Amino acid sequence: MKAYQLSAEYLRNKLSQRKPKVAIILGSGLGSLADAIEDPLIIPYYDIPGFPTATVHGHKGQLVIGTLGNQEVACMQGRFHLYEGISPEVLQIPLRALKLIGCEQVLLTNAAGSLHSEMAPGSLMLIEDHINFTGLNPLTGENDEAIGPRFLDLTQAYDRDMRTSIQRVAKEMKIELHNGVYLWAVGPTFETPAEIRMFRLLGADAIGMSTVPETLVARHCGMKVAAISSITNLGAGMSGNALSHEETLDEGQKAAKLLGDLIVKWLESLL
Ligand SMILES: O=P(O)(O)O[C@H]1O[C@H](CO)[C@@H](O)[C@H]1O
Ligand code: HPA
Repeated sequence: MKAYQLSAEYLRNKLSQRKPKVAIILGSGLGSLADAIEDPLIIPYYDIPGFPTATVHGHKGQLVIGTLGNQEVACMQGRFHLYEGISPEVLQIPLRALKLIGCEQVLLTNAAGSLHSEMAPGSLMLIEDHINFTGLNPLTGENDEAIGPRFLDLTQAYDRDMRTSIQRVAKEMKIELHNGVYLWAVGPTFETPAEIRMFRLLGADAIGMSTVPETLVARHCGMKVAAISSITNLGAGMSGNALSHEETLDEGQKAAKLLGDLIVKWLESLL
């Protein structure tokens, strides 16, 4: 058995009657969103065969399965990043396991830097497309055709219907939701001001060190994907301030309530 199949088997045994259809991944500073999940079944990553452990401060490292916005959800409270030294094969495990236990859609969230001063910290940005600036890809290596194709089309990486419904709900709630392109940089260093200027020229609107590998793995195994960035800072050199993970976490926590409200209403709208 492959590692993700072992993870899925372990999770299936834990689920009993629960049937999560929507997976959610919470980014830096956004972990408190999982506290609103009702009747939670909490499974630490270290208990799940095949799962790595979360090492980044602010990423709790547990799967919370329960009800949110009247939907059964499987929520990853904390994620894995390539810069943690996790191999591409291991990065595939969580999403494939979530698909195997029945999740058809995934909503990814992250903390990100903005490349436009008008999209200030505290803003939310719906990702409409991405730029993979790392030269790395979690699908590198042998391809299992039973999971997905060797050459994956990414014309619609972020699902149009999911984006439309999230935008509609944001509008109803009078939440300003920007649309933009997220650029994946491998990290763990923040960017230089020169890189930020270059990334803006390349067409990026926000920058971070996650999300894209999850999108690639999820799309490859046939899940629908949407993603929202919580803007925690202006890109390096744009404000004169030094960047820090503490700032990411503080600003992420401030935006968590608004993002949480949007996610709950969106889940309710799926009924
Ligand atoms: O993308 P998430 O996991 O939200 O975290 C973001 O915040 C961290 C930097 O402060 C990086 O890991 C970056 O990717
Ligand atoms: N750059 C990269 N990752 C980030 C940033 C940033 O400015 N802010 C939060 N995560």
